[in-house]
Amino acid sequence: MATNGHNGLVKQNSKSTAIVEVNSLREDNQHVNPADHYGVTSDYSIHVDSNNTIYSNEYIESKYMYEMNHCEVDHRAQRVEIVPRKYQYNFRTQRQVQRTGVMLVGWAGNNGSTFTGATIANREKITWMRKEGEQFPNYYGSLTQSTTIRIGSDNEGKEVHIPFNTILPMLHPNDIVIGGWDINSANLYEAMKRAYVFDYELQEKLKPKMAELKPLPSIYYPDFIAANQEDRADNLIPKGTKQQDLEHIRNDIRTFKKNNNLDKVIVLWTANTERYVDVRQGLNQTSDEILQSIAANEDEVSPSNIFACAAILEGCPYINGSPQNTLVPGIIELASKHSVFIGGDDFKSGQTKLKSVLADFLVSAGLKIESIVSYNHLGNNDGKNLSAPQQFRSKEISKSNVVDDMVGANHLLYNKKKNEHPDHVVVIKYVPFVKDSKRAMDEYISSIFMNGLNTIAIHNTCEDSLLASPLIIDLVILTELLTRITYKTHDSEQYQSFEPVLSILSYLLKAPVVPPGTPVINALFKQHRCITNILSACAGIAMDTDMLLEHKTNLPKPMKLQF
Ligand SMILES: NC(=O)c1ccc[n+]([C@@H]2O[C@H](COP(=O)([O-])OP(=O)(O)OC[C@H]3O[C@@H](n4cnc5c(N)ncnc54)[C@H](O)[C@@H]3O)[C@@H](O)[C@H]2O)c1
Ligand SMILES: O=P([O-])([O-])O[C@@H]1[C@@H](O)[C@H](O)[C@@H](O)[C@H](O)[C@@H]1O
Repeated sequence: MATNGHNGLVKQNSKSTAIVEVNSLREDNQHVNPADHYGVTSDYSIHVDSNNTIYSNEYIESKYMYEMNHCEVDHRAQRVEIVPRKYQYNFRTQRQVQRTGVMLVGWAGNNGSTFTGATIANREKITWMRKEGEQFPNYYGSLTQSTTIRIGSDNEGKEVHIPFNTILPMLHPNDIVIGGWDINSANLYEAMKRAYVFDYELQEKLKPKMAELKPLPSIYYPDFIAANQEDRADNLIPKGTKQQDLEHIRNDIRTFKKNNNLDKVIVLWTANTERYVDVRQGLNQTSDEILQSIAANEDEVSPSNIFACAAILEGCPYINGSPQNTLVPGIIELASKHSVFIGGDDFKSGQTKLKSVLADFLVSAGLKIESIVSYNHLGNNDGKNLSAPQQFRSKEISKSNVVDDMVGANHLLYNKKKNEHPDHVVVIKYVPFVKDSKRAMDEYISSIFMNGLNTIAIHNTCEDSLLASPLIIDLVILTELLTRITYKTHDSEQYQSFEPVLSILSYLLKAPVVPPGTPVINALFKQHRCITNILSACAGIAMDTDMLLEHKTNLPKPMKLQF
């Protein structure tokens, strides 16, 4: 009889579906009433009993029929011809999770130190006291660690939800090897202290391990971040040409991978927001141009351009957690040429994440948003950097475009010919006193039935880094997973990887970078369904359509699955 992580007894039924009767102690030693706790835990393996899902030692292979509607729109005749089309996919997922490291650019920042401290606290099961009593580490806010996916219902008609990280083999955050660079020489304990995010006792318990962690020296081109960051820049690689910088960073990546015996290294930018770079012919429009611009020591090549190129040339996925336009066309082409994943931009953590839900709700409900004002102030170093106009502009762009797809999808409310769009204002102020505890205030005014007006006002306070750090976990875990998934279609025998630009990560990012010519989706639950449905298809699980016809019709006996 197997046992799960909760000391419950597991009964394997004929469908090898694990039902757990929990008469167990939770980790915090409180009894759990079995009736209160019905669910599958992360200790369970998920087995799909279908001819379309094949398990071998090396792979999980699944057949999936992708159906989409091709539309022929004739505006003159005012006619839409809908042509349903089917495409058969075979997905193949390597079951062996890779030994993975993440190299953070900006490791000694608030996000970098919070992410690092949280993985150590979870891995070492560090608890700490505060006035409410003993506190236990967790991964709340992480899609992969703290959410579930509904996969169906059991014989009694009860809904069955599985932990997100059981649908396919995934890296565990406790196993991520962490390293990185910073222009500042603070070790991770000092960085954690100045971040003012964790409780004091937790900081002190983390001190032995965090104090040992020191960021690698980095590259600093003053023109790209606020001048107020200059006093931080005391941890720099020797001044040289940009080509030398590129080679230095590439060597750092190789050394980190070798010293930690890693299969995969992901480079993730969580350093300061840079100003936008120019995008122009001869500078960075092609992969040759960006590499030639580096070789020519071109001023307009940014530090984040260098890191992205270094990562790609070392075969490492590169993720941009900040809003600047690092992923210029030349870098996208370079990633494509080297078949290396890239993703960005700008962690979608709080005010914007809520906006991508509220705007979707209002417009989908036929309520016409007329104005959105998003104000926030914060007192961390990110806020200090964003107090400079060019850096703020990078953030203003990423925070402003998030409603475009929802508005664009409803021509009944918004006249496309007049490019009608809600008023949308973004304000960010730097107030040192509040430190990392961002105060966000939003106002949404919508026109409603018979020209009424509806005003929604929101106030939101929390440590910004506690919202962003779980996203770093998910970006690393999902990117590592996606490097293990390939597919072939009915017209080819060759398995291939997903497009290098990982638009599937959009759920985690404010301003999703997408393959050229493809739509940008910001609506949060569309983005969420995109991830869960693709992973369900890879696992051979029918995706949740929310139709629940079994409860609305007389469901016939199931048909034999066939393609
Ligand atoms: N909720 C959030 O915290 C959140 C949400 C979305 C986006 N972001 C973005 O994430 C980034 C980091 O946020 P943070 O709060 O950790 O900021 P932070 O200022 O605390 O950390 C940034 C770190 O980057 C370092 N740095 C700057 N330039 C560098 C370079 N060239 N090489 C290496 N290190 C460099 C700085 O010394 C600093 O330690 C910012 O761009 C921010 O806009 C944060
Ligand atoms: O995701 P979100 O909460 O809208 O965005 C946040 C902004 O509100 C904040 O001002 C900024 O400093 C953070 O970097 C982050 O981008």
